[in-house]
Amino acid sequence: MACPVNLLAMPPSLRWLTIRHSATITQHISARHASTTTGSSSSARPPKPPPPREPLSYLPTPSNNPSQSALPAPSPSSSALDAANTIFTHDRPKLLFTAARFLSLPFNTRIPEICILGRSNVGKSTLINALTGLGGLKAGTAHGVQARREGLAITSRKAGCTKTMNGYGFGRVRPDVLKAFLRDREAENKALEAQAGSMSRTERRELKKRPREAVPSCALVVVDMPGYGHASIKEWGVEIEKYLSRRAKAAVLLVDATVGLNEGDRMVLEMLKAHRVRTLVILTKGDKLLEKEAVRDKHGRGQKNGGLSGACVRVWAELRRMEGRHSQWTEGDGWEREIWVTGAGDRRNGPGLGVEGARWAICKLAGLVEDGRTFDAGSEDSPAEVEVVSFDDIVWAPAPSKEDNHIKA
Ligand SMILES: Nc1nc2c(ncn2[C@@H]2O[C@H](COP(=O)(O)OP(=O)(O)OP(=O)(O)O)[C@@H](O)[C@H]2O)c(=O)[nH]1
Ligand SMILES: [Mg+2]
Repeated sequence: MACPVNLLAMPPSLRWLTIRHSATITQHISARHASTTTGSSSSARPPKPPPPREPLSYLPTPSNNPSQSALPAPSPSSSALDAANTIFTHDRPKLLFTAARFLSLPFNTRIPEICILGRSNVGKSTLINALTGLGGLKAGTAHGVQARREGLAITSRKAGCTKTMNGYGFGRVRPDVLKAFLRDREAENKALEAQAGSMSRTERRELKKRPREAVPSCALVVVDMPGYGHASIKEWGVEIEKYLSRRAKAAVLLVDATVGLNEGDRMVLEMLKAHRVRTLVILTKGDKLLEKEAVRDKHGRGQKNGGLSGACVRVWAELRRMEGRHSQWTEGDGWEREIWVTGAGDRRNGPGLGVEGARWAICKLAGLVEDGRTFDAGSEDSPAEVEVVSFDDIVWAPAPSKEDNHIKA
């Protein structure tokens, strides 16, 4: 069985996680492989592989560990995963807005908003569809009614498919959020009425036309961004830069697991750092990488570039290099050290590899779920073989508070 990390370099208490992940991945790939190799006769179609419920994420080893590899992180509890699943899949998701310009974005001061960034074709829209449980590969050709059957966001094999900032609403609005909004709205209306008494008719008409924030109708807003192409932020859009500098509090950067970070990603990371946007990295197309690795394994060629673990190590190295010495956008505080892996582009794999984990990670970034996981650094009877620092010390920073997730002033 191929193992993503060196087992001996891990505390015994965490080894089972590696074995569990490897087993899931191997089972997943062999089922997938069977379906592609035996698929020539339509009557002998193999049974669908079981949906890979297992979340897939990695944490860096402590920085004083010379091997600098990645540890598979423990899974959130099934109740935590269910809470995130409910937000994304229980109610029908809504297309809230489509905006080509920053100024046409609707106000949002109440609902946590997460934007999904990444180069063209990395799989932003595909992941959004997979998060909703509406299918990954074949997505919608239109928003709205058709979206129910075909997928929510529009995707394409051709780069440059999404050209506007598209906001989707997930889950039910929290009653306390709604109550506070309505209370404030009432107070605001009263103040406006008092003000209107001393205004001319034209001024009153203008006041009525002024755009106002809509009554909150969901628990989470996810914004699908246009992808950036050939290295130029200018090409990518002044409007998106405005979004990041003036509105974004938290972002998910999607990175193709088979390619890694490119020049465009680095430029975007610089912007996220400059505007102190909390950043989570999710690797997409993990299924492709695992499939390639499975083929290499079959021919006895071993892993190339460290597989998924290697892909994570390279992202951490880049983030640490970028963070620099005096940055306020730091490991665990500006960017999340845990990297999640997804493979959402193929419907034959049920809901997609690691999608449940991605749901949870996004909800956690939005402050909607708590991180109740703990790490066991080994006991006196079974001491960790490579004791570098306590695992308690490498736990990430606490989830942002609810207040942090309102938009920037
Ligand atoms: N195998 C695999 N294919 C994927 C995955 N994610 C996306 N794809 C494929 O990659 C292509 C591009 O996906 P999109 O979701 O349209 O990419 P995007 O990032 O939204 O692209 P733009 O809108 O152009 O910025 C589609 O053909 C998807 O089926 C994945 O996780 N695994
Ligand atoms: Mg897209």
